[in-house]
Amino acid sequence: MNKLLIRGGTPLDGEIRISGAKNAVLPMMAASLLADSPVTIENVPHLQDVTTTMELLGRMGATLTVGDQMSVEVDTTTVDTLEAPYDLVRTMRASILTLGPMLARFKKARVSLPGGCAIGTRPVDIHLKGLEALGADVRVEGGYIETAAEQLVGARIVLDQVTVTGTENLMMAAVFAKGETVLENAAREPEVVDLANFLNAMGADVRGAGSDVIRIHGVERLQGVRYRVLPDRIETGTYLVAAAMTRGRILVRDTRPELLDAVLAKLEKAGAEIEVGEDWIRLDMHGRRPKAVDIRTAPHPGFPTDMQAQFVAMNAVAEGTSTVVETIFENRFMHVQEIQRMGADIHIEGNTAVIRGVEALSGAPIMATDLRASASLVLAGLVARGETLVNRIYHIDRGYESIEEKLSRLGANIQRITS
Ligand SMILES: CC(=O)N[C@H]1[C@@H](OP(=O)(O)OP(=O)(O)OC[C@H]2O[C@@H](n3ccc(=O)[nH]c3=O)[C@H](O)[C@@H]2O)O[C@H](CO)[C@@H](O)[C@@H]1O
Ligand SMILES: C=C(OP(=O)(O)O)C(=O)O
Repeated sequence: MNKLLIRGGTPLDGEIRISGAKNAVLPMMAASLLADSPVTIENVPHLQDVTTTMELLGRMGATLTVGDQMSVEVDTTTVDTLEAPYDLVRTMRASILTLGPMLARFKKARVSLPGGCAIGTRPVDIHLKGLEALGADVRVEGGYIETAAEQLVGARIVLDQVTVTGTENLMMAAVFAKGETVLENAAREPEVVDLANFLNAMGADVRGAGSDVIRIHGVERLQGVRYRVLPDRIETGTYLVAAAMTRGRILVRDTRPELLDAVLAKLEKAGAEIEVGEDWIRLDMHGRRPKAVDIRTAPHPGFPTDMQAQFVAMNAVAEGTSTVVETIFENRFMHVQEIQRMGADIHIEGNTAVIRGVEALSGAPIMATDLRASASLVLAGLVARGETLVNRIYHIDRGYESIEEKLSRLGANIQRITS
C-alpha cells in the first residue's frame, strides 16, 4: 500500500498549476450519458475518481478515449448496461451521479446505494424524492436503487436541505422532462454552475444555476460538445494553506480566485498577503507564523466543508486559539485525532473543534481516513519536526493530482513509498 514520507520544516516557495475540478468533472462525465453523440471534456485531472468513473461508464458499454491536452472523449451511443454496480460505487460515492442521466436518457437505471463513509451517513433520500416528484418509479431493493419512467414530467421541487450532488442529479434528470422543472433551495456551488453550462452547451435549457432557484425546460435531445472543466478550488485552497502554514510563499496558476472568496478572506485574516489576477493567486507570509482563524462551514458561498480539515491543520500551529464548527457532515473530524498524535492541542465538543495553536508539531506515523483529512495530515507533516509517514494515501489519490510532485516543486521534502 502506498505511503507518503514527509520531512517537515521547509517553507514552501514556488509556483504550481491547478488541475481541473474533481467535483465538476465527475458530474460532467455522468452527464455525457445524456448526449446522443460523443462528448469531449478538457482539463480532466489525473485522479483515481476519474479512473473509477471511466471504468463505470466503460462497464455500461460507453466508449472512452483519452486524448491530448488532458482530454477524455466519452461516446455513450454504445451503452447497453444500465447499472452502476456496488463494487465501483463503494469506492466512489459520486457514482450516484449516473442515476439522473441514465433515467432521463434510457428511461431506467439501477445504481447501488452508496451507503455511509468516514465523514458521515450521507443519505440520498433527497435525490430519490426529487426523482419521484418528476414522476419516476423509485424502489430500493437489495442495496440497489431501481428507478424507471417512460416520460418524466417537470415539477416544482423544494430540496429539504442544500445538496450538491442532489441538485446535480435532479438537474440532469430533468433535461428531457416534459415542461418546466423548478429546483428550489438548490446548491449554488461553482461546480453546479459548470455542470449547467456544460448541459446548456449540449443543447439543454437550464437557467438560474448559481442561485438557489434553478429552472430547467425539457428539450428533445442533447448533442456532444467539447468543454473545458473549471479549475479545482479545493486543490487551490489546499496549496494556499500549505504555503501559509509553512510561513512560505506561493504562486498558484490556472485557477479562478473568485471561486475562493471565503477561503481567501480567512487566509488574509491569518496574516497572509494575497494578490490575485484573472487566473492566478499569489500568497506570501513574509516568514510570519499564521494567526488562528475561526471557521464555520456552510454551503457555497460560505466556507467550504472540503477546506475545513486543512484549516484545522493550520490552526494547530497558528498563534492563538480558534474554533472550527462543521455544520455539513456529522463526522468530519477524523483528522483531529491523527494531528493530536503529532502534538496538536485540539478538543472536540459535538460539531466544534477548539484548537490552541502550538509552536511545533512532531512527525509521526499517521493514518489517512478520507480525502480532505488526508490532505490535512500531509500539511501537518510539512510543518512537523522530523519524519511523518502518512498511511492509506489512496484517499488522497482520489482527489489530488500528483500531490507529491506539486509539493516537491514548491521545495517540500516529500516522497511516495510504494510497497
Ligand atoms: C462529488 C461531490 O461533488 N462531492 C461534494 C458534494 O458531496 P455531496 O453532494 O454528497 O454532499 P451534499 O451536498 O449532498 O451533502 C450536504 C448535506 O446534506 C445531506 N444530504 C444530502 C443528500 C440527501 O439526499 N440527503 C441528505 O441528508 C448530507 O448528508 C450532508 O449532511 O458536496 C459536499 C458538500 O459541499 C462536498 O463535501 C463534496 O466534496
Ligand atoms: C467529500 C469529498 O468528495 P466525495 O463527495 O466524492 O466523497 C471531497 O471532495 O472532499
